[in-house]
Amino acid sequence: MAKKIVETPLMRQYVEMKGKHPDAILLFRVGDFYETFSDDAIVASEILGITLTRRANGSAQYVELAGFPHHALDSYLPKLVRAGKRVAICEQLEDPKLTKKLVKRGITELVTPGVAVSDTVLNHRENNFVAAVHFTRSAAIGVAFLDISTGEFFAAEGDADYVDKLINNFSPKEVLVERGNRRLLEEKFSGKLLSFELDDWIFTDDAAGDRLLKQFATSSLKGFGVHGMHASIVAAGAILHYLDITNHTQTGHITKLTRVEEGTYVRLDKFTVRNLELVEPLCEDGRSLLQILDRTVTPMGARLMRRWLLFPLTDVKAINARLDVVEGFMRYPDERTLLKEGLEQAGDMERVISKVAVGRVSPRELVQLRDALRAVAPIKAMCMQSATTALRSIGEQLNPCECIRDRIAREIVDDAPAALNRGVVVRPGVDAELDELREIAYQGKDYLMKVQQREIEATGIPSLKIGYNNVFGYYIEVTNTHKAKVPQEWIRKQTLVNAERYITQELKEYEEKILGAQDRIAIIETRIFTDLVSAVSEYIPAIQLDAHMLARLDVLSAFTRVALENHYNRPVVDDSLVIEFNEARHPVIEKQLPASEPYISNSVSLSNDATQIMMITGPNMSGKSALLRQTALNVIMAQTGCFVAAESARVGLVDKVFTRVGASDNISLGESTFMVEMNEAASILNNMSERSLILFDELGRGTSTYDGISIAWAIVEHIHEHAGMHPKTLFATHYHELNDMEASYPRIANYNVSVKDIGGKVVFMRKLQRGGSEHSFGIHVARLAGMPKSIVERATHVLHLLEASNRRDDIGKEITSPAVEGGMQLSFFQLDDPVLSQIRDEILTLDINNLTPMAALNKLHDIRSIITGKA
Ligand SMILES: Nc1ncnc2c1ncn2[C@@H]1O[C@H](COP(=O)(O)OP(=O)(O)OP(=O)(O)O)[C@@H](O)[C@H]1O
Repeated sequence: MAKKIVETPLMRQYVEMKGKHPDAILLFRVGDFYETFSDDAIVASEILGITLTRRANGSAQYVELAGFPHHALDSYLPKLVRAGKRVAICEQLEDPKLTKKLVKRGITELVTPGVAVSDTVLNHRENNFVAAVHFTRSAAIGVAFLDISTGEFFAAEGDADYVDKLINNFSPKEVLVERGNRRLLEEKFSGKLLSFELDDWIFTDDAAGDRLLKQFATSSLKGFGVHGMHASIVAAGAILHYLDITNHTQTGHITKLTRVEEGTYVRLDKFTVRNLELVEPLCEDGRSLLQILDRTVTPMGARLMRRWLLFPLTDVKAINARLDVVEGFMRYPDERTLLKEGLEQAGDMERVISKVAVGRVSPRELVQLRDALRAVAPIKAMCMQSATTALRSIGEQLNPCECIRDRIAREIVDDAPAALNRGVVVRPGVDAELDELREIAYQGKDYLMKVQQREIEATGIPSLKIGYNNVFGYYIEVTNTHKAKVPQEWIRKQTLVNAERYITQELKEYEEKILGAQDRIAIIETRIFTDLVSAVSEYIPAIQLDAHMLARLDVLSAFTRVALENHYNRPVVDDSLVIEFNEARHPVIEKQLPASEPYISNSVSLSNDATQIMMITGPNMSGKSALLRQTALNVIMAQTGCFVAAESARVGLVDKVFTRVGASDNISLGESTFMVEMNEAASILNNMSERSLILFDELGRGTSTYDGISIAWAIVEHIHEHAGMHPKTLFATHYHELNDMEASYPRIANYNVSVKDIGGKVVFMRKLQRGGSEHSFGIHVARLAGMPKSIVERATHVLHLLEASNRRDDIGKEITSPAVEGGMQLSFFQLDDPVLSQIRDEILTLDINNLTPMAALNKLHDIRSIITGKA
């Protein structure tokens, strides 16, 4: 049971290191292993699947231990970080061979889920953000996001709803909050957030402001558009403090803070992002819109496309600038080819330049940067010649940085290794001393061969060999057969089973010269490389801008590729209040259907003044949801700057897309479907505006029919009538009663997605047509689906009874605006049927607590008699 760590000098050192980061799992380097102890060992062994052992610690005490070989760090570290753990790496700071005392150790890196720069931890097609949230006394909440692997840094402030939306879109891997606020964070924001608390002094105006000014070396934050936004400045400052705490001190690539302004982007709440499967599919075998559109060739392009889809624009000019570029690329296939080749060569320039800043760039990556910069010049030239203004503007911002590009090319070999001192890095001709030393080191092999040949001849030992080991350097090995022929002056160093090893004076002298040369070579290569890296650092802002421009071009050319392949067309995007899609398709479903079953296109026309609300009825599986989603997806695509899956389209700017689509998957979180549905609907009604697009799919499904109809009716009425906003709405429903609304509300129009009975088989026509649909299509479909005849007949009978007793057809006439008046039936047990009320009475008078099983069976028998008596 004991957890006290053993008191040896090594373990005392461990305890000291662990004390520096008690929240992190400490990987403690001991020789060739990283060891974890105590609770860390228990956690690590579980996550990594490595053996947990126990080391005795005095009488009746032990400490848990789990470790892995040091070379396995690259595969084990990401597993710990992805499991949400913070990991401190404690290295040996001196060579154990050179000291007799306890080896000096220190923490060289703290990797946390939100602050990672290592390729093994990062997903290269997604950003890796750390966030900070600052709660204030007012309603304003500050939030900031930083991806240290790219240098992108954002800040915003707003109400809890807005911040929740941003957190959902940026999906930070870690969220920082002031000590004591973790609970508040969990209460305000849903979803699983991995949080970490920081000291309260960090979350103050002064501390944060100073830290930001220091980072950007400016005297004010005015230039970043966050001046006066205290809450977001505090959040951004907290992130920079966190970098200090986690030993990330080289941050020259974090050069600006970008404000995320509400209103600049379409508001997509998290239900919408999830339900429309914008970036993640809802189920494993599904596909997201991002997966369909993402034909980018660089990781930075892939990351940007994801962000663009989550933040569609609300500025007509900016949207059209993107669409212009796509249209331009459509017309000029040569431009596209040149661009694709250039982008492939550019690779992940954004993360490479960040590595330069944090001091982790490898020689091989510098060569990659050289190639990326080589790609910039022809792309720039192409953009500058373009007829598209937006493309010329990108061209103007591209900078091939010839000077540093050529210097890398001059100094570093083409096939540079992945680490310094693991092979030749610097080209010949760069440093005279280096060239000379290499001469000595490389000629060594020839020299040794000559010595070996000479000694074979001198001694007459044909099998004599010269070898090298770390313990006593160069030696001559002689098999036991020839032992007698060994000259006297050779010094015996080692006896093997079949041979002896000797050293000679000549070999010793030679060895010193060679090893000296190799050490010097390593020193000179390191110096030249380090100088070069610091020269490249001067170009960080320029190269970051290049990376960003190339990422834009990558996304826009990917949009072009999908548009050509999938026959998308350019939408007209304007300031009107109209949404029109002519022969539109669902961009994801159409890719999933077999070739024999083409997607049926449909046209949709909505406007605030004419058809504001489309009331769409049709049986299950007829394609109502698909129609709703495709409309929203095409609007989002249009405002992202992508062509749309339609013959033609007009999109009057949309500021918010709301969806209440399908049964929610929140049931697993313990909330009832109906509660979730009502929460989502309430949020829509509270936030809609005249430019909103609202999708309601089977609203009210989670409650009884009459509840459902009443609520749906009242909500549609509210959307139609409220405050003259007239937000455009698609309302898919099974309740044909709602078709009655068309007669009383001028901007509601009935549509249906029809099915046909062809030779006794249900055929889904998938075509949207004007008008409401048949009452009993559910039963109709049940019959076509092969349901037993008796059940279909019974269902028809029950339906007639219900209709007769409740005159559901008259609902429209009975209800007077506003809202539902009394008199609507609420549940099965309130129906007037005398049989049902008798059953109800039987059940309600039961004393369940004192009911024996036998009595219960008897009661059941009685109830059955009531029913059969009636039948
Ligand atoms: N226009 C279309 N062309 C071809 N196939 C379609 C079309 N619309 C829908 N589908 C196919 O029909 C399936 C069901 O469509 P959808 O989920 O939209 O029906 P629904 O009417 O909303 O049904 P439910 O009421 O059960 O939710 C889709 O998964 C898709 O495969």
